[in-house]
Amino acid sequence: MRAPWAGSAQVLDGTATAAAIKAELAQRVRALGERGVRPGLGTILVGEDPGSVRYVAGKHTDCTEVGITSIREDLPASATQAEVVAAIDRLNADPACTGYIVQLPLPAGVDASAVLERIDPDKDADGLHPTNLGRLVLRGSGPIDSPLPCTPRGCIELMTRHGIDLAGANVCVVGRGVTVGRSIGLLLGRKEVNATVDVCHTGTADLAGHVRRADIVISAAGSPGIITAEMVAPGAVVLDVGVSRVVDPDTGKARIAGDVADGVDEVASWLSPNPGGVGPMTRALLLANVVEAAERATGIRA
Ligand SMILES: Nc1nc2c(c(=O)[nH]1)N[C@@H](CN(C=O)c1ccc(C(=O)N[C@@H](CCC(=O)O)C(=O)O)cc1)CN2
Repeated sequence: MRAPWAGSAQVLDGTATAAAIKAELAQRVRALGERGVRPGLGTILVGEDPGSVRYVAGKHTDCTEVGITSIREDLPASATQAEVVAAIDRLNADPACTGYIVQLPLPAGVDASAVLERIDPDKDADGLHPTNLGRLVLRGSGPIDSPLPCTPRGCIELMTRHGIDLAGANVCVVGRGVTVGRSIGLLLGRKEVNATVDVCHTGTADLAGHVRRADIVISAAGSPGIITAEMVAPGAVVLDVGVSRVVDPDTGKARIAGDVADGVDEVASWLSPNPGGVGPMTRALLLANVVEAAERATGIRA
């Protein structure tokens, strides 16, 4: 496949990898159906942020593709904390909804931590409930019988399915947001993965120095072009997770900008495009969490 950039880095193709995962999941959904079980994914979307609207729409399209029921709770941007909590309580009580997510970010004025804590941990399709994050902290090796955060899981699957060995690798994560930076180190540092992780953020004194020492750079800062070619060690693997909306000065149109600057493709060995890299993987691993929860509830999965 030809890379969408001019350099020599190979493409970590999230679109194709996510399609392969969805095909595997569709088979498992059929097996659940033979036992009379149909998984159902719910989404709670508050407001009309165009990015969030598109991501949620994509999640429902994915559900249709793999045979999962999808349930929507769309609330206006003016929704109060009590209205968001009421939507959560409805999905907690709905037997057709076996897992659900609250699309982040929430509008200012809604307390995201309180909202995430209200989710029934057994229906937490994002793996962001404190009980499930706590299990990840407690269980540093061996199987985990609870959902894992989707984007961190997607990053790891994207690399391993392209044959990248993580054992012993020095990984530099840039960003400390709730969906990626704060939990990805917990997954990468598990005994089965065995990577060593450095988490950088806006308070890091020498970001370039940290990035330069890394075999793998995972940037989820949401800061366009923060990772430059000069910072990246030759041959490093680079995952561009950050998403910012910018107006292209040439076309005047809004477009997605990642964290990775032009030219990184000249030094990296592997690079994830953005879009087309980690985004589709996040969606595929969300479906995996839903299917696995249904398998656990049915006794198919230990
Ligand atoms: N509850 C959650 N909220 C958010 C999460 C999350 O994991 N759980 N992560 C991000 C957004 N996100 C998931 O919801 C997400 C981001 C990107 C994509 C995606 O498929 N992107 C496409 C481009 C799509 C487009 O912009 O048209 C790509 O990269 O190719 C899916 C999901 C914040 N919120």
